[in-house]
Amino acid sequence: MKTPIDNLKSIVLSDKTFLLKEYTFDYKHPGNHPKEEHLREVYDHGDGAAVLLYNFQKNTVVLTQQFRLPTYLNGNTSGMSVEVCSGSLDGDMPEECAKKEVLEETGFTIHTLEKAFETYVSPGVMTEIAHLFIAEYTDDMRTDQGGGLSAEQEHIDVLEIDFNKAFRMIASGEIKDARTILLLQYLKIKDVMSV
Ligand SMILES: Nc1nc2c(ncn2[C@@H]2O[C@H](COP(=O)(O)OP(=O)(O)O[C@H]3O[C@H](CO)[C@@H](O)[C@H](O)[C@@H]3O)[C@@H](O)[C@H]2O)c(=O)[nH]1
Ligand SMILES: [Mg+2]
Repeated sequence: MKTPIDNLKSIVLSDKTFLLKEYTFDYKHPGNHPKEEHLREVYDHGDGAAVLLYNFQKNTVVLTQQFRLPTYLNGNTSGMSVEVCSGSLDGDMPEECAKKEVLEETGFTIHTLEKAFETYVSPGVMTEIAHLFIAEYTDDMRTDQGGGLSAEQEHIDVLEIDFNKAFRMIASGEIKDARTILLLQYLKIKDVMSV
């Protein structure tokens, strides 16, 4: 399909840690519409990887809980967010990043990952693609405490919970992270866990 835009220009609004730019472009909708000038702010936070750990014998999943300021600023009174393990790629391949983050955040050393899918996390605002995986874990794969890197001020609680309970936490609103909801539903559709 032909790109419907031209004359794309940008200015940097902030490049402190990540990149926030303002773009202008001419947009031509297919059909007999005149060209329009559009203006959009786009946040480039890099791409990320996220992993749902599951054990089908115990019927459990491993999730993380941490303080997430943006959620606190928008309706989450405690600011604590229950999520799949995740991290920014920081130049790594998605699989490599996924394994590294699982070890840092949960203490599990995993070798095999299954790619579920990729998703634009917020396509109107951010460039970020999240690479989503599931991975089977067993107790003997726990080689470390997890909890995140103290050098990065990560304070992460590791939660091992029953799959059914995790599912109920979506309905109750205790889980609101989109990647986490997607991966729990993916696992349910695969029918490896009992519900
Ligand atoms: N200085 C600074 N550091 C930051 C900032 N944001 C994050 N960090 C650093 O990055 C660390 C977190 O690293 P990761 O585990 O790699 O990322 P994440 O915060 O879990 O993010 C994941 O989930 C996000 C969605 O909520 C995704 O956007 C991201 O790509 C990744 O998958 C934080 O502890 C902190 O040190 C920021 O605005 N400023
Ligand atoms: Mg993380």
